[in-house]
Amino acid sequence: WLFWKACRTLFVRSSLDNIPGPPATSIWTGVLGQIFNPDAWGFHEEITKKYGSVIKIKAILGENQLYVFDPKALHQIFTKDQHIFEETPGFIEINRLVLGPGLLGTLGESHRKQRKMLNPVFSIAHMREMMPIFYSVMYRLRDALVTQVKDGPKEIDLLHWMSRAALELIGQGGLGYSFDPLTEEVVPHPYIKAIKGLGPATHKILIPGRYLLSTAVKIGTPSFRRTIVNWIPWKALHDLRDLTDVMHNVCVGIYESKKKALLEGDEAVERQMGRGKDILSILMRANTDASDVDRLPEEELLGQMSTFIFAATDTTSGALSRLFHLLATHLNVQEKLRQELGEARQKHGRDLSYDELVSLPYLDAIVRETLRLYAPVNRVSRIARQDVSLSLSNPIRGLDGCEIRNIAIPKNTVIIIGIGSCNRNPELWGPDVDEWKPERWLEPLPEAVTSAHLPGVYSNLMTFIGGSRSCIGFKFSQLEMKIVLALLVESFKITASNKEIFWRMSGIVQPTVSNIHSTNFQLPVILQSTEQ
Ligand code: HEM
Repeated sequence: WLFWKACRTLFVRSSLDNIPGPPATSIWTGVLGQIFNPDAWGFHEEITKKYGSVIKIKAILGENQLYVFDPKALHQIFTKDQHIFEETPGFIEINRLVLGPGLLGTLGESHRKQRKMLNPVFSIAHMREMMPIFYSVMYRLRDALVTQVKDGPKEIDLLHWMSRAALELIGQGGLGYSFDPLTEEVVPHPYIKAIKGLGPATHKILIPGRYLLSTAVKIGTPSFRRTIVNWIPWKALHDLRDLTDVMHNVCVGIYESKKKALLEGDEAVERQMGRGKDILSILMRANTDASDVDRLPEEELLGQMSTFIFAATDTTSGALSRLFHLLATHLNVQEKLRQELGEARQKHGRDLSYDELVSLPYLDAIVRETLRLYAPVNRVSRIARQDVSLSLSNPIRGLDGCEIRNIAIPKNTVIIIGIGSCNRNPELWGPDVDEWKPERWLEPLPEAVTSAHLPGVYSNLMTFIGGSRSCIGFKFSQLEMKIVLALLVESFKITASNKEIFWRMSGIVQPTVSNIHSTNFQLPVILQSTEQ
C-alpha cells in the first residue's frame, strides 16, 4: 500500500500533467528543494515570470502539486470552496504526535467554535481598550534602547529586541502574563528559542513525513505515540518533541494560574497581569459561559495559547525588522515619517489614541507597502479534500498548446499559495510592482487591483490570507507595528550597519547576517538618540 501510495504518480496519468512548470531536478524531491530553499527568492521570481499564475510543481516521486496566485483561483480556495481546501498536515499533526490533542491550533468544528469566541476579542473596540497595555510594553522597550545608546550611536540587534517585545505584548495582551521585563540586555525567554527552532525542525520532518503524519496521529494514545517517537532515531523529530515540551509547559503554567484566579473570583483576577482583560481570560470566561455543545475542552484552550504565541511573535518581529531595515536604507522616508509623528504629537500633546494613530496616512502607507512587498509569511499550503474544478481569471496555455480556463484538481492535490507572488503581481500593481513605494498608498489603487477581488482580509493583499483560517490577529499586529514605529522613530535615528543582511525565505521570513544559510537570526542597525 505504502509503495503504491508513494509511487503511483510515476505510473498514473493526472489532469495536472498538462500544466506547464519547471522541470524536476531530482526524481525524489522534484523541485521542492528549489522552492523551499532559504534563498528561493530568485527561483520564485523566475517561475512566476516564465509560467504565470498557476504553475505545476513536481514534488516527491513525481507527485504533481500546484503553485497558485491567480486571483479567481485564490477566491475559490479561500472563500467559495474553502471547505474543500484544508490546511496541509503540518504543525497541528506533528504536535498531536507527541502531545495528544495538539499544541498548535485546532481543526474542524473545534476551530469554528474558537473563532466564534475569539472574533470579538480581536475587534477594533477591543484594540482600543488594549492601548494602555501596548503603550506600557513599548515604552519599556524604548527606555531599554535609550539606555543602550546613552553613550552615543551604537550597533543594536533590533530583531532581538523586536522578538522580545512581540513576545511580551502577546504575553500581556494575549495571555495576561509577563515573559520579559524588557529592561536590559538579557538572554531571551526560552520560548523565543523554541519558536525559532520550530519552523526549521518541522520543515525537516514535513517533506519526508507528510504522507504518514495524518495516519500516525490517529494511532494509539498520546503517551503510546510519544514512546514510539522516543524510540525512532531521528534527531529532527526529537528536537521537535523537546521544543514542543518547552512551549507546552509554559502554557500549562500560565493556564493553571489563570484558572485558579478565575475560580477565586473577581479580586484575584484583578490582581493578575492584564486584570482579566487579556484574550485568554476572556476566552476562558466565554468558555465557562458557553453551552455544553459550544464548550471547548481544556486541551484545546491550551493549544490555542500556543497558537497565539507562535503566530504573533516571529511574524510581527520579522515584519518590524523589515520595516526598520527599510527605514535605515531610505533616510528620506524615515525623516518624513518622523515629521508626521512629531506634528501629530504636537497637535494632541500626548500619546496618540488608537484612532489618531491608525489614521496617520504616511505611517499607514509605510506599513501597507512593507507588508505588500515583503510578506512575512511568503507562502502557505492547502490540500484539496475532494476532486474539484479550479477556475482561473487568466487562462494559461497547456503543454498541448490548448488554452486552459478551468483546471480539474484531483483529490489530495497540494496547492502552494504564492502570497508573495500575488502581492507582487505586475498585472495587478503595474510595472513598478517590485519597488518599495509607500506613496502608492496615498493615491487611489490601480483599477486592476480593486477589480481583482482578492480574498485577502487586508488591503487587497494576501499577506494575512482570507477566509475562515485568515489571520485573526492582523489588527493586533498593525497596532503593534504602528506603536513601535511611532515611539522608536521619534526617539532614534536609524541607519544601516556595514553588515550585509540576508532574508531567509523560511515559513516566516527572518533576517540573518554572514550568509543565507545561517540560522543565527539578527538585524544589526545603528541607533542614535534623536536628542544627541
Ligand atoms: C505581520 C504579522 C502577521 C502576519 C504576516 C500573519 C500572517 C498569518 C497567516 C498568513 C496566517 C495563515 C496561516 C495558514 O493558514 O497557514 C495566520 C494565521 C493566524 N494568525 Fe497571524 N500573522 C501575523 C500576526 C499575528 C498576530 C499578532 C496574531 C495574534 C495576536 C496572529 C494570530 C494568528 C492566528 C491565531 C492564526 C490562525 C488562524 C486560524 O487558523 O483560525 N497573527 N497569520
